[in-house]
Amino acid sequence: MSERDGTPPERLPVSIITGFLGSGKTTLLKHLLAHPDMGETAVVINEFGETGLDHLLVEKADDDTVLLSSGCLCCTVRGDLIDALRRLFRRRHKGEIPAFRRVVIETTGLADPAPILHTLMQDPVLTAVYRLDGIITTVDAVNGQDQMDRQAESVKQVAVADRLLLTKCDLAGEAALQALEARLRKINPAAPILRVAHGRIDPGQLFNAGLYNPESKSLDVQRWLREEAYADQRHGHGHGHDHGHDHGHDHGHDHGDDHGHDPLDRNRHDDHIRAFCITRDAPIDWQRFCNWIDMLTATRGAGLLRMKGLLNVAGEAAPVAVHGVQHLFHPPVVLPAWPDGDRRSRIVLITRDIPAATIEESLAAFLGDDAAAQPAAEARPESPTSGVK
Ligand SMILES: Nc1nc2c(ncn2[C@@H]2O[C@H](COP(=O)(O)OP(=O)(O)OP(=O)(O)O)[C@@H](O)[C@H]2O)c(=O)[nH]1
Repeated sequence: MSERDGTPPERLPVSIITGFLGSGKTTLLKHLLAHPDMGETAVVINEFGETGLDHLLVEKADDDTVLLSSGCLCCTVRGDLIDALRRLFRRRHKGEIPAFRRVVIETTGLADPAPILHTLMQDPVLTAVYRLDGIITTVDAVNGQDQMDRQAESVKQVAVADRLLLTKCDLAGEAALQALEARLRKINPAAPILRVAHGRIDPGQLFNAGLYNPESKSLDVQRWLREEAYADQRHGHGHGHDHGHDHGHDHGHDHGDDHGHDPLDRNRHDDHIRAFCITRDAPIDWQRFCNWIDMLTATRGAGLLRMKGLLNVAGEAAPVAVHGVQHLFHPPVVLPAWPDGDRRSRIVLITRDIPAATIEESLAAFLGDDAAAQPAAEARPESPTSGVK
């Protein structure tokens, strides 16, 4: 069976836990690994040194892999993540380690999650056996504002998240929590924000964020795309709630609004981030779309933090899901059917230093909305099933 008929192959879901230094990733992981639903999980800790999980360990499976009391596997990667993930799968296949059904990767606090996503999307062996479920980003309720003011990486971690976890909520007041949530919502309108103290959260709230929904055993595009969140964001602008993420042009200044945060620091890094949704009523020519993606990834790849799309491709009866991170795109997935009567193509984007207007104008030019500006067509895959780069 294949994703074409709506029954995705049994690839193992991979979730990435990222978040700034000290924001509570290990605390979260400790709590999660003690949960009965997490028993068939392999945890990969992508850093040097102490993991902080030692007290949970009961058995050493080999030099780098340990079995936790909950039945989870845990390995610390000192070298290549690709090798570690390949090795885990090979040993699972041979029966040398328990047949885990999920992988969780904890990154170091300073990590940019993009290279890990690239690893998962690019390596042919890994893409055959694993699929990205989602990115969980922890944000410290006490220090998060300051970290985002100072560190562009922490804003990027928020921008690419599928789930945002507000940690240390026991230490922050309601007003501070709401101010932080408002800021996170502007950077990343679609990711649900979950409040947590001491890592206590039901794993069900964090996992299964991908296109494939294991509960319904089907592809769940609405839950995955969440385009309505971007519509709310657009609506919010002009009513005093939203500043600077949906304009299609650069402001380069700060509005110094609400919540009592220092107006000089606030949004310095956030102002580089745009979150928006582009729609098209008419069916899209697949080759032209691929040419556009090629151009965009080649020229602006670094700023394309995340892109998800549901496309009405000319000649295809069913919609096509596309997903990209910076200069890499997943192979497109032809879905079994349209989820409802809305047949528009919808592309949601989170960009850094790329205004929405730049993206919209280039898409219009490549799709031939403006015939005069249309670039010459190159030889590209005939249909989505023959693959995007
Ligand atoms: N009060 C309180 N303390 C917390 C909470 N979550 C984490 N901490 C504490 O914050 C500190 C950092 O937490 P960690 O879980 O180690 O954070 P981390 O993100 O794994 O840190 P790095 O690996 O250094 O990036 C520890 O002392 C935790 O005990 C929480 O919800 N409430």
